[in-house]
Formats: sequence, structure tokens, C-alpha cells
Amino acid sequence: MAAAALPLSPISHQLCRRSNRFWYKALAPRFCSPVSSPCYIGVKGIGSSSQLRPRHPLISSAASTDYLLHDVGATVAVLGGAYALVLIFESLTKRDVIPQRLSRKLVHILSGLLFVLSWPIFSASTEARYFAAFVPLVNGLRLVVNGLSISPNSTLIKSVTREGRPEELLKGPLFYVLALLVAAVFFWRDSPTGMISLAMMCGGDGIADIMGRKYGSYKIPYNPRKSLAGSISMFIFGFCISIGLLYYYSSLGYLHMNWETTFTRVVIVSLVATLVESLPITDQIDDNVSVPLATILAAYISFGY
Ligand SMILES: C/C(=C\COP(=O)(O)O)CCC[C@H](C)CCC[C@H](C)CCCC(C)C
Ligand SMILES: Nc1ccn([C@@H]2O[C@H](COP(=O)(O)OP(=O)(O)O)[C@@H](O)[C@H]2O)c(=O)n1
Repeated sequence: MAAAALPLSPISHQLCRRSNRFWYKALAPRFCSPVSSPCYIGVKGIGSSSQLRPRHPLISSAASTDYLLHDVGATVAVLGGAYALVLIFESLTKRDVIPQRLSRKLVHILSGLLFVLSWPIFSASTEARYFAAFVPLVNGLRLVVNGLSISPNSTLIKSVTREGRPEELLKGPLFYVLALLVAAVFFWRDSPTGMISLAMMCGGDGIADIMGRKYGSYKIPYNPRKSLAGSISMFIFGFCISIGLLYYYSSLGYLHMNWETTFTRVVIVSLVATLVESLPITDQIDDNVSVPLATILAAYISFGY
């Protein structure tokens, strides 16, 4: 059912823009596509003016077909990239080019960041985010199938687990791909929140392990299992990658950042993520849950979308 256009006052326009943008964009994009026009009150609720309109009757089925073929192609390409990435690092580990532990962390860092960087290859369709999210979904299913030893794949297990036990796939790695899926579906490429959460989980948390193990002699007083070097590395690397992603998506026209305030906001969000990661809660909640969740909360409060 198409939404009904009801012009709203400027204040309602702003309220509508900020208060419903999140849920409406994530859950109702199949009914709407971006235009500048009055707010809408429709079956699914209120959507902000710069987001929503019923699918235009003049958008031809040919255009929809083009979008569909474009997104299917992009999905196949990114799925192939994911499979190749794991294979490459498994091969490097097999040939003793790099140690297994470093290989796993590099997969941790590169998988999510390359996934975020791949989002612009998907179409301008409002459904494109779901095609992108299909990639972590397939990899999540792959982790479950292998984690339950239904059909164990030694390449995946060697490249992604600490000790080579299949059931390890059902913890950190599975939470990791679920975080990628959430970022794509609920935030996508026109919100800083999802990309910053992945910058901190993939880049920040990943480098913390590498630098912490190598230079982490000075331990954190409240958590002897983590070190100051690891946390400082997470903050710096996560901040830099976050700014890099925001600049990347701004330069492509998906984001319009106020850079005078953005740096400060990303510093605050990076500090929150680093503090949460340093807490002695790993036995209760995996870093691949606590870090993205804390980052999403901090970034959504800070940026508002
Ligand atoms: C090793 C991984 C997580 C473990 O985290 P932690 O326990 O060390 O904190 C990463 C697992 C990656 C997964 C097997 C593959 C994910 C691929 C991704 C969905 C798409 C990447 C596409 C890109 C173009 C390569
Ligand atoms: N802030 C941090 C994070 C990790 N690390 C080091 O990296 C190792 C693995 O960290 P972790 O338990 O968070 O590993 P993942 O859950 O990220 O795979 C720790 O045992 C520390 O040696 C650190 O020194 N400082």
C-alpha cells in the first residue's frame, strides 16, 4: 500500500526526519526510495522527507531489472572475494609464510573492512543493502554448518579458529559476521554508525590483538589479560579507519559530514569502543558483540543516524 503524502510543519519535518529515519529506512525501504518531499504518514509509520516516497509509477520494470542484475552480480563478486580471502590466508598459513594466529587476525581485520569498502558496488536500489547482507548471511551459515561439524571444512577451521576446534566457529567468528549483517541492513552506506562500528570491531579490535601480543608488557590494571599497548593501538587504528571510511563515503556522495564536529565525535566513539574492549568481560560477552554494540550506541547518540 503506497504511503499517503501529508505535508508537515518544519518542526514536524525535523522530528520526523530524526526520530523515524532509523527504523523506517531499515524496515520499509522496499516501499520507498529517497526524494525531497513532505513527510509521509503511511502504513508503516512516519518517514522523513528526504527518505521516502512510494515507488514512482514511472520507474520502469526495466530499471528494476537492471538494479536486480546489478545487485546479483555484486553479491556474487563479494561472496567470491570472501571465499578467496579465507583461501589465500589458509594457503599462506599452510606454507608457513605467516603464523596461524597472525593469519586469523588479518582475516579478522580484512574481512569486515573489505566488506564495508565493497558497499558502493551495489546498486542505488533501496533493496541493495539486503543483497550486501546476503554475504555475511551465507558466511554465517557456512560457519554454523562447519561449527556443528555437519560438513567440516578444514580450510575455514584452520583460517578462522584459535585452536582448530570446529565449535570455535560458533562464537567469535559467528558474532563477527552477524555484526556485518546488522551494519549493512540497519545502517548501510548513508549512515556513519554502521561503518564506524565495523571499523572498531574489525580494525581496532583486530590490531589490538596483534600489537597487544607483541608490545603489551604493561597490562591494564583492571584487566591483566589486556594491555595498554593493545588498547592504544585499537583507539588509534580504529579512529583512523573510521575517519577513512567516512571520508570514502563522503567523497562518493553517500555521506555529508560536518568535519568540524565529526573528528571530535569519532574520538569519543573510539574511546567508548576501546574502553569497552578493555573491560574484563570477555568470558561473559564476546568482543565481537560488546565492541560493535557499544560503538553503535555511542555513534548513534553522537551522530543521530
Ligand atoms: C577470524 C574472524 C573472526 C574471529 O574474531 P575473533 O574471535 O578473533 O574476535 C573473521 C571471520 C571471517 C569470516 C569467516 C568471513 C567473513 C566474510 C565477510 C562476510 C565478507 C568479506 C567480503 C570481502 C570482499 C572479502
Ligand atoms: N586491548 C588489548 C586487546 C588484546 N590484547 C592481546 O591480544 C590477545 C587476544 O585478545 P582478545 O582476547 O581480545 O582476542 P579476540 O577476542 O579479539 O580474538 C590478548 O590475550 C592480549 O594478549 C591486548 O594486549 N590488549
